[in-house]
Amino acid sequence: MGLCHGKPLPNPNISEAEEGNGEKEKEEPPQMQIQVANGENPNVKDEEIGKKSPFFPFYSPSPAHHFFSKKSPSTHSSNSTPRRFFKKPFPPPSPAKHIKAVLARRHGSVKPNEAAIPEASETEAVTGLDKSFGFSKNFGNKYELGEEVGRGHFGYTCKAKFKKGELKGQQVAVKVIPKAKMTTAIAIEDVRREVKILRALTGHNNLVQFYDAYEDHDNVYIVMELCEGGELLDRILSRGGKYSEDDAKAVMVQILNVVAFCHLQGVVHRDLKPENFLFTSKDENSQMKAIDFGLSDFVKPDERLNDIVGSAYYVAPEVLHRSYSTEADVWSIGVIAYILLCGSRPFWARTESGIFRAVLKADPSFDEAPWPSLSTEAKDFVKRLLNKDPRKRMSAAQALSHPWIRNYNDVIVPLDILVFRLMKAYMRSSSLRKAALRALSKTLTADEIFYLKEQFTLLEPNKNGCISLENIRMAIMKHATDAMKESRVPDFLASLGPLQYRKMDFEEFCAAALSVLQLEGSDRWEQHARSAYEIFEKDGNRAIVIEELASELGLGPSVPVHVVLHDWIRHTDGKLSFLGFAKLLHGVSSRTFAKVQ
Ligand SMILES: Nc1ncnc2c1ncn2[C@@H]1O[C@H](COP(=O)(O)OP(=O)(O)OP(=O)(O)O)[C@@H](O)[C@H]1O
Ligand SMILES: [Ca+2]
Ligand SMILES: [Ca+2]
Repeated sequence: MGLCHGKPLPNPNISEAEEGNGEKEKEEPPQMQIQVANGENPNVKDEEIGKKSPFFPFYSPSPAHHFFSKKSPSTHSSNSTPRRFFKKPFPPPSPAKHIKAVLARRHGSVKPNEAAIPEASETEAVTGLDKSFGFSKNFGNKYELGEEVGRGHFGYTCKAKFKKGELKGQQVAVKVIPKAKMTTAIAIEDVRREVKILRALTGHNNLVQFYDAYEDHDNVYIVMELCEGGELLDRILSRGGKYSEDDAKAVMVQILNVVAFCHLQGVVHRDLKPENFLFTSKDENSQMKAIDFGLSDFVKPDERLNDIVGSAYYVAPEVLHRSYSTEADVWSIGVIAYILLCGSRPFWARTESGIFRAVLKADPSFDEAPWPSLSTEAKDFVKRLLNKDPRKRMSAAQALSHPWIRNYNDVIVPLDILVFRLMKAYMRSSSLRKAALRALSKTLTADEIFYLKEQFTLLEPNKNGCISLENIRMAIMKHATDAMKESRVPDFLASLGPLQYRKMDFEEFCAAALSVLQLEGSDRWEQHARSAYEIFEKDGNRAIVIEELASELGLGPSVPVHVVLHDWIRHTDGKLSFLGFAKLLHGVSSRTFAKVQ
């Protein structure tokens, strides 16, 4: 591999000089050989790209352990998570730390050695912040705090017991977030949102049960179910890294279930990593629960978020480009899936910006052991989660419909918000594009149809096998929580307005809810498009003059249509050429052409 020259990153605002996360980064050589796609220089420095290590390569200790050895802001012992302090031969700490920009934004400037917890004197200087949350004030009356069970950048979690009443003696977990650490308005807002999201989403089987939130002068207390089985991370470590495919499926199904649910509610977690999934008991087959919605946010179905949030190893490329939505979580799940199946991280470097470069440019290896011995479906599954283009990446609900996982025990495919986004684009398309999509939908494979069938069934079609806007409204309401109000999911239905006056059968639904971009990302795209064009030729293609095509496409007068659409039409008979057909499938607008010119 040739020498790479570190180009500035697109956005993260972090220079090499700032790197280090407070530690001398002297890890063992990284274990992932970063592959170079198409012979391209991945822009990752040579010294950051390692050779194979004989050691188990995945290690991620407590995210902020280095400052727990300092004076703790709490009265609890500072070394409460000793299980992660592994001796050699494991590399020294290489945790899934939060991206430094996150910490800087939330806590003001961050010194290299102190990621998040400022000294008390520092915080007292911060005035004018309203740190009242409106939570109940009687935490101390109701609960008795016990031993600490875990820690993160933002809080520490303790066992606690109900002091009295019917539930006397029953154990819970309490995440204590010191107000002293909330040194910016953003940090306060994050805690407010963490509680709001937990309150709204609680009830899902794979999401930690939330009980209540309290506050006093010093702390916010988030009371929730106690998960006694430890973190997924620890189970990965104790197994020496690798999971069998079936064991990985058991984990993946639970992660995808809860994440698909969050996405339908319009919540993006933004910090999915093995540290943030807990087992309810020590049992091998214990249920897993998502925790830590501290970086989560509401996102409207059409909205893009732009703040760089998450933990470096798990962050999606589009997050670094500052334009993302729920697909970013699916990328993180892809990273987890990759780790489960092979024991190594797909994107590795010694420095934060090195990791970012790998995420943006490098293709993870699927050539080295154990990948050649894993099933084709498993590899396809992971690759589709780790597609760098979020529009081509599977959604969480689609991942649950993937052949690798869909027959595993009792997988239930949940309603997918993506279907409504695609339907909206379809409803706004010209009749010619609808015909093209219909032709394409006839070329779908049984696997692709499987997902669409599941989605259609969830919309509960009427006796004639048709759906209307009312069916969609009912299906969404059936799964609605308070989070949907915040993310405006019901408002989005208005964009499907035309369905108020007509119904849609399964055939049309397939045309409306298929994703051209996802199909384009598959190996079989050329084949799909060619056979779709043949179908379109028989039933849909017609002679069309350029002006009419331009108006069908909704192109404005500023577009020189004779120039840009010249090759779209076959000159022998005035019908759409293959190129025109393929372009039309993508959907175009005056803006597309404005960009081209
Ligand atoms: N309900 C629970 N039951 C048992 N342990 C828990 C529970 N919730 C959290 N923990 C433990 O406490 C740790 C810290 O919790 P959490 O991840 O919510 O804190 P945080 O400060 O937001 O962390 P981070 O640095 O990842 O943002 C977890 O990794 C876990 O080990
Ligand atoms: Ca956490
Ligand atoms: Ca957190």
